[in-house]
Amino acid sequence: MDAVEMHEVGKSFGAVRAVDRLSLRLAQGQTVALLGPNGAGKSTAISMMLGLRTPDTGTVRVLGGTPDRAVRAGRVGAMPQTGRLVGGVKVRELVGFAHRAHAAVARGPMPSLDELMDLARISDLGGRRADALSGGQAQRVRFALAMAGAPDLVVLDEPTAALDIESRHELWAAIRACAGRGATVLFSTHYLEEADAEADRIVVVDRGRVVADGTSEEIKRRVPGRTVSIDASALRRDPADLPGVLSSETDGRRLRLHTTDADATVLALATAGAVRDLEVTGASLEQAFLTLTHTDPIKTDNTQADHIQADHIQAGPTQAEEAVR
Ligand SMILES: Nc1ncnc2c1ncn2[C@@H]1O[C@H](COP(=O)(O)OP(=O)(O)OP(=O)(O)O)[C@@H](O)[C@H]1O
Repeated sequence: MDAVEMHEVGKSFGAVRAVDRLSLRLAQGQTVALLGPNGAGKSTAISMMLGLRTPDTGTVRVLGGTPDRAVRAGRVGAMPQTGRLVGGVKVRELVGFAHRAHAAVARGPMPSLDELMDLARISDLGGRRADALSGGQAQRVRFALAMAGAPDLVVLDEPTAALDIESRHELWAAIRACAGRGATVLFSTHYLEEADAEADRIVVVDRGRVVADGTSEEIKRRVPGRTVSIDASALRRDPADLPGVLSSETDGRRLRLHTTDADATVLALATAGAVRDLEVTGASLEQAFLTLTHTDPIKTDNTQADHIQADHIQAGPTQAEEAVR
């Protein structure tokens, strides 16, 4: 049984086709990154996975049943991008409340409260006020709330947005630990390097459809061409005249040539005596992303932002957060 199975799902808002015959299967235990430009339909797809919206067409199954059933059974944990933690309670009280609420209806083994706090790396925050935490600490508490019912599927909307590097690492350690227990993790991110490093699989969505789906390496291979770079001072002729070269850019002392035929380009460079500090690389995930979502990477200079734009998935409060309210 798949964790998520979306088949030919469509959803429109008036004239806007937000999700367009989108099919997607997430096997249990996978960690999957969902990438896509603004308005690609990620939030809408996720909201249907969480049972917050109903598709116009197609079917969505989560853990073998309807999304609603899976969510009500506490088998889905969601961490929305926004939402503050409730005030006036200590972290351990808040997470303990969520943990008890889930334990009361749990059908399978649950981690103890201590284990949950440990998993989310918040054991040292138990006595702190939940509404007076740093961004990274608050995210880990929210992650603990999403994990309180030991869900089989965890949906994280930009879990590390606006966190500093250390907090990101801490949160990823917690997410990895939860994936290590067998949960399926779906996360959206605007940090492509995060998708590259953390996901078993990357799904790129554009205009409501899946445009690429595979490992990071597979997605990079979808983009033809190579980048040949050399020491910029080595070449004394116009790079545009070299065979295969589509475009070039200079970044400090490096000259980067985007080519459809790396062999011919390198050969011509060698003939011109310009092979100095040579490097040949394939597409980066960023180039692949930009190509797959119809932004020409060749025209993208190297100052292009490291990340794509943010999702704004409003998955709503987790059951635990709602219960605490
Ligand atoms: N409630 C709504 N009413 C009208 N249009 C909507 C609504 N929700 C989404 N849309 C539209 O549907 C399309 C897909 O939006 P969605 O939020 O799913 O994309 P996204 O990939 O999550 O984008 P972003 O990264 O900007 O959050 C967009 O054109 C958006 O404007």
